[in-house]
Amino acid sequence: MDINRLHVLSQTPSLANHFISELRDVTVQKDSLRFRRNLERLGEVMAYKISETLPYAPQTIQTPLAQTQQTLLQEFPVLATVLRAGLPFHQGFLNYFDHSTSAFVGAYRVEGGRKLSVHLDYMATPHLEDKILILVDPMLATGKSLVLTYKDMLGFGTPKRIIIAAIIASPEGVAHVQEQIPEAELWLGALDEQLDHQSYIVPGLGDAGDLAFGEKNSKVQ
Ligand SMILES: O=P(O)(O)OC[C@H]1O[C@H](OP(=O)(O)OP(=O)(O)O)[C@H](O)[C@@H]1O
Ligand SMILES: O=c1cc[nH]c(=O)[nH]1
Ligand SMILES: [Mg+2]
Repeated sequence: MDINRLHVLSQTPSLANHFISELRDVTVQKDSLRFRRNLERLGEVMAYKISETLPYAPQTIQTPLAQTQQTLLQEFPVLATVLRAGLPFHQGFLNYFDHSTSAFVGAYRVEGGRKLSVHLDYMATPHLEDKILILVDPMLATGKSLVLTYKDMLGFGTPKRIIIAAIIASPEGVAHVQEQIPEAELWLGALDEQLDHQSYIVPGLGDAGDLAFGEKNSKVQ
């Protein structure tokens, strides 16, 4: 993949690093309201950074006093996210891309250590043909959730541009996405060291879905 397709926010010192540090910090992350709000704040920061790369065109605006030319987004991207942990991050994107439509996907990782599999069981999406698609999920671990999600979404049309936004990624996950979706542009908060034997990102932050919404119980049979 072209290096210009990989952007890592933490490589440029900014407030984003504070939000990421709070997500990681084992004491601060116990405050689930703050955890969700930090996911959302990073969604807002990333939406703004990505907005600088989208196409704009001049438009005439009528103020109460006169007409003025403004340079405005030509089109709003479709925002897609993976449940559950994606929800607060997605909200941050939607706060800024307020005219966007949204897609939601239900996907979950099934225990299997380094060979885990991902099950996808719900999808609601607008048409994607010729759209700019931003796929947002805070964690890019093995990359299987995002790759499976994107491949399934192609059944609803082929986007003209695909941007993947994640807050914390592993090198293995990035490599999997680059191999399976070479056309994707990747925006990351931080690129971490590795995956552990259960395919959690190290140093990472733990389980983003559980920290945001509480621990999952196994299904009652
Ligand atoms: O790159 P991968 O190895 O596929 O892992 C990443 C996935 O893990 C998390 O979801 P999880 O399956 O924990 O579900 P949850 O959000 O409901 O907790 C996260 O939100 C991603 O969707
Ligand atoms: O480290 C990880 C990997 C997948 N999902 C998470 O929430 N955390
Ligand atoms: Mg989880």
